[in-house]
Amino acid sequence: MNTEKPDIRTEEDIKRMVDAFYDLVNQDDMLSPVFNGHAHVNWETHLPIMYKFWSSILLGSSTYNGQPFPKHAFLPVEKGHFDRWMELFVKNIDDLFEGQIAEMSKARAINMARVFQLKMGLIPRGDNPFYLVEKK
Ligand code: HEM
Repeated sequence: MNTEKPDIRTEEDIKRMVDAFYDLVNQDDMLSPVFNGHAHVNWETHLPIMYKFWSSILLGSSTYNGQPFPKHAFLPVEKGHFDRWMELFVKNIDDLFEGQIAEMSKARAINMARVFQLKMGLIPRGDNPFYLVEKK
């Protein structure tokens, strides 16, 4: 049996990754109320933005030109929401993909989640100048 998973290489892969991730988010008791209850996210418009965001980061397409942080600054979330978001993100990538770009997607997501949490005052800044680099 061939159990090899592909890496993230095409726009189709990005779409598959994003769609599957937000399926998990929508089924999640902690995150779904934030997206669907509080923010009333319109998925028809949000998902294409996320395709552009991830394809710009992972495939270098330069199609995303938004500013992610302001959309998060006043969300009713705690560190636990970010921990869950990351848990689902990593699970989704590991379920579907394998390879360098798959690894990069997790590293970039972890770094951005940490930057958001620092800006929101949800985690302490600490003294280590390398705080943005996640150690295993
Ligand atoms: C607790 C975790 C998170 C929650 C609850 C959350 C929730 C949201 C919500 C409600 C929106 C607005 C959607 C809309 O405009 O309808 C959004 C947008 C977005 N989020 Fe998150 N998010 C989280 C973490 C993250 C992380 C870690 C990243 C980056 C890796 C990220 C990237 C984005 C981007 C790129 C957008 C689109 C911004 C734009 O409109 O240009 N989010 N998120």
